[in-house]
Amino acid sequence: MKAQILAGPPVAAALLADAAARASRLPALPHLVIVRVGDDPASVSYVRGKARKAGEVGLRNTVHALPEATSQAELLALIDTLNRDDDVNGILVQLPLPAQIAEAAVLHAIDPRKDVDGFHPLNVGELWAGRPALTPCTPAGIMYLLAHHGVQVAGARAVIVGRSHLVGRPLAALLLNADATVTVAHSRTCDLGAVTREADILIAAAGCPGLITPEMVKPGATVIDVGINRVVSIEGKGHLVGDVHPDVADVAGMLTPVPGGVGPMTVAQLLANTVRAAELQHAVRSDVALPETGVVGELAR
Ligand SMILES: Nc1nc(=O)c2c([nH]1)NC[C@@H]1CN(c3ccc(C(=O)N[C@@H](CCC(=O)O)C(=O)O)cc3)C=[N+]21
Repeated sequence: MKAQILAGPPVAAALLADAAARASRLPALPHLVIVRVGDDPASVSYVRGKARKAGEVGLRNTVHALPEATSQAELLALIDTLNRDDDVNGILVQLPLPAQIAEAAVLHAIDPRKDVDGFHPLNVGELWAGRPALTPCTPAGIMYLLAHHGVQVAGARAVIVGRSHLVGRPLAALLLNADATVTVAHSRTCDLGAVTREADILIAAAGCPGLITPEMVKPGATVIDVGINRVVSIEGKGHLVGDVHPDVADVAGMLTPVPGGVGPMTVAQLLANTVRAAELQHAVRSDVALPETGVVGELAR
């Protein structure tokens, strides 16, 4: 039996439709600001994709493209301006940053109520405390995809391969909050296959092409491929491959493709987070109580 392929775009469209409907009920259209430093081709292409999608669903968006040589002080000054601007609802600083800028300093500087990446330590802490406000886009998009396809998370054994702060760690928290039994494996894990074979839900987020092979997968498991690896074929053509070997489709029950799986969910969730951030900010200004928002909703009171 071949795995059911879970295509991202139709599910992303459902998430975007919901976000657009919520945006239309706000007093002003949500405004996302994306900051990119330098000209890394992958970053340029991702940022272009995010801005295009924002425009398609009718959100306001602004891209600040700063030169490679931008100093940390200059970037922090821009973030400070954006934090103070009531017309800005969401701020995303595209990663990775050039070596002269400390990522942690930047992530600490973004107003947690505008932190649509969910990377500020306050949002990270709230997530791990089980009171999520703004949650990282790729993990939240994966949770939406699982729910959309009726994948049972509560009680399931989930194994995540990869422990990055973009994906592995926050996804572990979200799955735990949804009552899964969670294991986080990584490059130092002994007998990785024995660990992954236990998984009802297996998430590959290691950045290692073809890492997950069929014998590492429990028959019928749901396999989520977060890998975005650019490889060049013998003919010299560049293309994207995931962390999951194609033959896993013969063993898994459900499988996300690369491209066209998790990537589009990430972008959709970023825009949903922007609407969420705008809702939080308007609720604080008009003193409307919003449930399930944790400390972030109360910061400005
Ligand atoms: N502050 C920050 N937040 C991020 O969320 C963030 C980041 N920095 N830095 C880089 C990673 C990577 N990332 C992707 C988003 C969409 C696709 C995506 O749409 N992928 C398409 C294909 C795109 C292509 O062809 O290149 C797909 O999988 O179908 C991929 C990767 C967000 N990231």
